[in-house]
Amino acid sequence: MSERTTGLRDALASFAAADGAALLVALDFDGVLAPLVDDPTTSRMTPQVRAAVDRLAALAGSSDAPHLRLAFVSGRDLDDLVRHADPPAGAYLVGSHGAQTGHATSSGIEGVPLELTSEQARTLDALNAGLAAAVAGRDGAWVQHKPSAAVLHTRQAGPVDTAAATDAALAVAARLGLEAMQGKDVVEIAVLHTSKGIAVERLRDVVAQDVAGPDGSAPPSRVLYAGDDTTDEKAFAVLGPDDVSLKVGPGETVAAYRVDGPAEVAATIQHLADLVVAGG
Ligand SMILES: O=P(O)(O)OC[C@H]1O[C@H](O[C@H]2O[C@H](CO)[C@@H](O)[C@H](O)[C@H]2O)[C@H](O)[C@@H](O)[C@@H]1O
Repeated sequence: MSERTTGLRDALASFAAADGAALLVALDFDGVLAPLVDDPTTSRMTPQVRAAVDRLAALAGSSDAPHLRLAFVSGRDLDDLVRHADPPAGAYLVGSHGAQTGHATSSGIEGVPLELTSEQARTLDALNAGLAAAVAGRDGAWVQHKPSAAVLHTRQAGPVDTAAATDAALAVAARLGLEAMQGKDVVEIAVLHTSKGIAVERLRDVVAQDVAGPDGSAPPSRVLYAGDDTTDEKAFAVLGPDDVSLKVGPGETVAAYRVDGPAEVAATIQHLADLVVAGG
């Protein structure tokens, strides 16, 4: 970590203090653990990130860090996230920006089934049809399908096709009365109301209950959240003064700290693991 991240070091030291608080480290996937690429099916954590994440996961819940838990919070749907992140046992999982939840265990993934009402299913069909029309004839623009959403991807499209497909996608969302989330070269439209902020608030409660004492009383909690995209701003916004919000890469943010990319995320996680082992 560089001189520039001195404030972050202090924040990590306070975060890791061994004072009995529940500690949640919640990490976004694309752009944070895995560098951005043109084809989302080829995304992988870098070897440095993989090593750092696996080290933190091994510490979580161990005698060195009984109150620490790890979570992946992604816009990817749960199956897609599991395929690409290969989450270590013990990790909490959030997919589809909060619409899906799960838990990685030593015997596999326990996912909470996502069920749409028949009206939501009909809306999803209409959304898929509308986005198919939005990309028709637009070079490099394509649609990704999720259980409760559809995503327009324009990373490989030129500026004219990007603008036309984006306008068309936003018009589809407006016609169907759905909210559109604009991320990095994507427009995501979901038939359920969800956000990473809601997901992180839920996870905070789950983790506090998970590390509750024998009398069942949940301890205070602290959350470290790292994200790179506009959709992560909703998660940063629900964090408080004892939490750590970490923006990865350029762009406006409400996060308190910033690092450049996955290599610095790996260094941050390794530093946090050192602090946890040292007892805060
Ligand atoms: O919340 P995340 O884990 O960051 O997921 C957000 C979206 O990530 C993926 O798209 C982004 O990464 C792609 C691969 O690097 C890139 O091609 C695309 O331009 C990025 O927006 C994923 O495909 C989406 O479904 C996620 O919602």
